[in-house]
Amino acid sequence: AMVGAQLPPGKSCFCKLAEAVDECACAVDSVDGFNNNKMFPVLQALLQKDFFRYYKVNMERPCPFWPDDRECGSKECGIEHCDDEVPEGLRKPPARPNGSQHAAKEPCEDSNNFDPLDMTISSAKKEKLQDMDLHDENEDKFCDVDDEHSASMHYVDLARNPERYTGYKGNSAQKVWQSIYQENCFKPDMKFDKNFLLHPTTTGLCLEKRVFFRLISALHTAITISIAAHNYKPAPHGFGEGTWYRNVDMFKARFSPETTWGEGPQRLKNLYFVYLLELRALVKAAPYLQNEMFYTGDDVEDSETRQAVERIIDIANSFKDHFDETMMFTGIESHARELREEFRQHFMNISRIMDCVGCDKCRLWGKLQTHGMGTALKILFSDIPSSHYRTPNGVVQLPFQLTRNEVVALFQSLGRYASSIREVAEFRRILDV
Ligand SMILES: Cc1cc2nc3c(=O)[nH]c(=O)nc-3n(C[C@H](O)[C@H](O)[C@H](O)COP(=O)(O)OP(=O)(O)OC[C@H]3O[C@@H](n4cnc5c(N)ncnc54)[C@H](O)[C@@H]3O)c2cc1C
Repeated sequence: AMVGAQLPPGKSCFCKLAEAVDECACAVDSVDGFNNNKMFPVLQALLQKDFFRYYKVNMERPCPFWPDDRECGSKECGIEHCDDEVPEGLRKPPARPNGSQHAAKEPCEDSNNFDPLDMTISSAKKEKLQDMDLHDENEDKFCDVDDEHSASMHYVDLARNPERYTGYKGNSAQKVWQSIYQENCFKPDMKFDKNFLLHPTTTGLCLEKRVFFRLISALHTAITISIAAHNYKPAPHGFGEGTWYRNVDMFKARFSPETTWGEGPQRLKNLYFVYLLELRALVKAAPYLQNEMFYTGDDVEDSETRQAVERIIDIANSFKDHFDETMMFTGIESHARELREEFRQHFMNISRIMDCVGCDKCRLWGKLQTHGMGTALKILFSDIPSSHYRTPNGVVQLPFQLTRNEVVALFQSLGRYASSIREVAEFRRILDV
């Protein structure tokens, strides 16, 4: 449906999504007000805290689906040659070479040498981080991630590596998006017709399949918005520094109905959908999070973090029209279980596809966002009773455990969606004038 038609004359931005989010009991503009005025500012401040800014990730996992063609892992353009920050930088912060080593190399078309992945963390901080992560180990239900204690996992400071334009595009990016969307092809449900012949049917699969599609499309939307909001123009003739700017034309081209066969507004709506899904996961995990120490070893910092999390939970609770996960995986028990399992397997594959992303920074955020979404799905749909209970000494326990990394991924990915919704408002403001 075209949304522009319902707007007052002169206010015809396609990004005014004055409609329900679908599958949810609320309108887009109520999410806008809630997020932009309440949630986003507090969440953004929280994500700067030590507990939340360091994410542990294995950036070296090979792509399990096709021969690795990541530019910055290839011979001509390996991390050591093309990207001036390497994972070893965790142990000894790499010096930024001033060109000589690079000038001799073929420039890497899609690499981000103007904005490389920054893996530096001070050694004091690193020891502290290991301390922070010593607690619970736990298997990830919806994501294929390494054991947090494995040697190939390294900390990345997310605050130093904002998601933005990297120049990653072309075949590799296309192939990754294509395989991600192919994961949406659930096997069709089969039913008997009156002659006892089996036929595929989509009944029963529809909602779950739609939700799955909306999740990946939302990820795509959020990434595109980050790229448009933080776009890069190289300096003329390649001399000197380029400039970062807001690319309104790109936003328009990627989301207006005219240039997307009418799909753009729905793609924007998917962003609101995933935001609501993760918000609901946060509310569901609240009793668990309220028991977390958010330990970093710094008492003042930790207590500030706990207070900020508490505020975020209050804000999330103040939102009335939460996503209702109980409408999913319903129906005959065995069938619902099978469907949930299929959903989980497909989502697991999406998390694996992230290892095929050919640009470090894109891969980092892709992995983090799928991990965050996977954590939300785990909270919402793990095969566990949904109620929490109190132990005799009054401690609230949920029947699930989250690792620090999962908590970080959940909040950081919610942060990405919150920030994208905030950016939509900014683009909308500019496009309206
Ligand atoms: C996981 C991942 C992370 C990335 N991170 C970054 C990054 O941080 N910085 C960066 O500069 N680049 C990043 N990229 C690359 C970026 O997403 C684009 O692929 C690139 O900008 C080229 O864009 P494009 O115009 O070819 O269209 P693409 O964005 O590649 O889209 C390809 C096709 O998918 C369909 N499509 C687009 N959006 C949606 C949607 N929301 N829902 C459903 N279908 C859609 C359209 O048919 C479109 O033509 C990333 C890519 C991947 C796969």
